[in-house]
Amino acid sequence: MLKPKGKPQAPVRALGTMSGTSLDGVDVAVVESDGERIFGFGETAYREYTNEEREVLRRALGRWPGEPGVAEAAEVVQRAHTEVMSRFRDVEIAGFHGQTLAHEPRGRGTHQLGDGAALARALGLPVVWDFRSADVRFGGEGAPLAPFFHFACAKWIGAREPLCFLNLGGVGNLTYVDPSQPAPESEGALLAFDTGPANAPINDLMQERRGEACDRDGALAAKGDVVEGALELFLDDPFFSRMPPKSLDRNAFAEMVGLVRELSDADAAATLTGMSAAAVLRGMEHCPKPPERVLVTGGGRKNPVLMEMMAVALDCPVVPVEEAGLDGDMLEAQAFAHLAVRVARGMATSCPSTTGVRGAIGGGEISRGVAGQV
Ligand SMILES: Nc1ncnc2c1ncn2[C@@H]1O[C@H](COP(=O)(O)OP(=O)(O)OP(=O)(O)O)[C@@H](O)[C@H]1O
Ligand SMILES: CC(=O)N[C@H]1[C@@H]2OC[C@@H](O2)[C@@H](O)[C@@H]1O[C@H](C)C(=O)O
Repeated sequence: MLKPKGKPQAPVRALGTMSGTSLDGVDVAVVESDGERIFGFGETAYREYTNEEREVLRRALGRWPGEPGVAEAAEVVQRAHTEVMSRFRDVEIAGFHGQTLAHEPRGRGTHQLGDGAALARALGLPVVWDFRSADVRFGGEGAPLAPFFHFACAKWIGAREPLCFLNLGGVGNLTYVDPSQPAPESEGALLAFDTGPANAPINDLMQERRGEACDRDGALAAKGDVVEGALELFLDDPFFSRMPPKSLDRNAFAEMVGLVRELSDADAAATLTGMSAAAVLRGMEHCPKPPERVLVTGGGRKNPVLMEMMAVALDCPVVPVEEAGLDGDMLEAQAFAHLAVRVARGMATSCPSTTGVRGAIGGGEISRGVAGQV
């Protein structure tokens, strides 16, 4: 049951999960949170999908409930999450993001695979899930949702000046945070949106040309040159002139690889990397004030070519979140732990400046595996 607003509530140990767009595996992390503040970070775990499982998920991408292949993919998601989450002890609640298969906030909605009620029964824990649907129903983009956690992270690291969190996964998303504001839903506290494709097109190219999962350490891009003509064509896409908040489906820019089809492998890799960097730089133009630094999370922070392309164009440091003492591999899983506590306590998880939703709302459904209060 929710407790009356305004009274400080004790922090709880919450478990959060993320199965991201790159389909590599499930990240799980513990956060001690009272929904407003972070009190500490706990254990983490990673459960990689097997090649067979990944193929099942890949075949279901872009599909909606009841469509072919979705039930099989749901079994994979459920099994992998139950397996890795059951390793954790002494947690009071879990935030289960699931696997996004399709995302059309202005069309058919948003589809995250995973049954939170079944997971709650299997784990004997209250599970918060389906975080995005309510936001979409209320006029929002349904993404990004990590910004309310980024606000808490900014306070946790003691930031005093505006800063940005940049997640470079399959898709990129940026959160501008003004830590001088009292709460994430306060006017001017946050601005968030997806920047554009990040690693997904680079991975697709590497798969197609070299049979490799990614351009490890940007090694191939480092040998090539960015082809300006292709870059300009890419930036002409109407997505980049849309005002934030805005969000993207993983495959929204799948045709990008076509823009580099005629190029050598190295030039194609360099150009797609340049496009991901340019998308971020375009997005940064929306920041209300210049950020004091950009803290980068997600796999893209491990690509030195991508990091350098952004750093040379910006007037502030662009560094992995580790420089601020955070964990760039687990930040999204941690976000859904913190958000789960917010949902359980009746607090908002998105607001007009993060998703374009009509008013600050708390998304997410709670399934109680056992009776209990959080
Ligand atoms: N050493 C590296 N060099 C280059 N790229 C890397 C490296 N390590 C990871 N990556 C890239 O990061 C990707 C994984 O990033 P991440 O785990 O943040 O994605 P995700 O969480 O699945 O995506 P999203 O945040 O969009 O849901 C890989 O697919 C790869 O493209
Ligand atoms: C619909 C969906 O699952 N979107 C993801 C995806 O991955 C990155 C980007 O696109 C972001 O918008 C979001 O995830 C992060 C965790 C978020 O909601 O903040």
